Amino acid sequence: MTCAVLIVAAGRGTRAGGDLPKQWQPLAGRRVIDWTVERFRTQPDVQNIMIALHPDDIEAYSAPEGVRTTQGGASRAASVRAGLEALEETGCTRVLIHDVARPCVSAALIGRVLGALEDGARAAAPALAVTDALWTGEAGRVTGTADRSGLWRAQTPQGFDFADILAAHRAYDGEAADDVEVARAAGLDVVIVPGDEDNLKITHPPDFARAEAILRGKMDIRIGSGYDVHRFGEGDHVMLCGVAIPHERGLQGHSDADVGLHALCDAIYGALAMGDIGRHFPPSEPQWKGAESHVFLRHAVALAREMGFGIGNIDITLVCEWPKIGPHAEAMRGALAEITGTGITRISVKATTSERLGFTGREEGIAAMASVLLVAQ
Ligand SMILES: Nc1ccn([C@@H]2O[C@H](COP(=O)(O)OP(=O)(O)OP(=O)(O)O)[C@@H](O)[C@H]2O)c(=O)n1
Ligand SMILES: C[C@](O)(CO)[C@H](O)COP(=O)(O)O
Repeated sequence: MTCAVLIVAAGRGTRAGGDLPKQWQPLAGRRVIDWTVERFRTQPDVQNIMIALHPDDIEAYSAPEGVRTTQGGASRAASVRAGLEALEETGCTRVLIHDVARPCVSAALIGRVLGALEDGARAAAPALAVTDALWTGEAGRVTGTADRSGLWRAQTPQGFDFADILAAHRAYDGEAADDVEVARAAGLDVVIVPGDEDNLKITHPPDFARAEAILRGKMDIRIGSGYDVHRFGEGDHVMLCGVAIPHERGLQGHSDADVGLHALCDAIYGALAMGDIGRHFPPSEPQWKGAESHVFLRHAVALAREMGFGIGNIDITLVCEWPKIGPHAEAMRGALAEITGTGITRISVKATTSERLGFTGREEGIAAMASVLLVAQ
């Protein structure tokens, strides 16, 4: 048994607003379509993914590996028909048909539909029983209460025996709310499996924020903290958060002793559970002598990217009596933004004295603390 997926994405999203059709609009760091496609690309039970696109969009879309596109039609049913025709040559025996506008679909829900097909159903679809009271209304006034028993809210993906649903679509004329309607018109029996409140269809403008909250809630996020100290010695400047600040003394260290960048590197390595700066750049190795610390930070950021994470935000606190940090904080934020490739509004650099207490109070050295949030991309 081989299972294909057909994602219908040829609509214009007129109700969703915005300058672009909803599938091309940004959502939690990607486009809506990217989330939806990724949900199925990571499904081990799926062999072919076909996307039905509007003719205006086909050239501009660069499909990820293993994903093919075809031209959709003027209605949802026409787009499904076109997609099924394009899939026929793959020889798939089952197909899941899904709206591009449902980017929050879970692996568990997909599994329930596939499970019903595996158990022998020739058609299965997710739905939620209607739980709110249902009214009729006119001119802003309630005119009655309707019976909600036996009513369901239909979702996708809807799963079918491939030959059955292709034949059903070929025999169907006109518009249909979904493929279950087409299947039933052909006499197919459709099994209902439990839907998921999170599997919303982006239809109106506020749905983007709801979908974003759902996706961000499901995201892998990592928090990391770092701490570093360097003592004062001979010199005429200190390097702090990538900025050279004139000072009557310098900071001592194997590298340029940028205590702020070192604390941030440790925060990133910590969030990744990948040790600390000393593990990646051992002080025993002469090649790092006098090294500029942005090299270390670029390495930490690249490692995070390789492991699938981007930076959500950075917060650094420097602890010293002198130099005063305030006049340099903006330059430091700028340097951190450049080195890490993070928007400056997500970067904070602040400072405190330790009220002349301890080694920072005695001006023997500078301490730095850093926190970072890494977000799976
Ligand atoms: N000619 C069409 C119309 C709709 N769809 C797809 O069918 C799904 C459900 O339709 P809907 O939410 O109504 O999307 P749109 O038609 O894009 O939205 P609107 O009705 O607001 O214009 C969407 O994934 C949409 O891209 C399609 O592939 N081809
Ligand atoms: C297929 C569907 O998602 C099931 O709920 C829905 O019918 C398609 O969207 P539309 O708003 O009805 O076009």
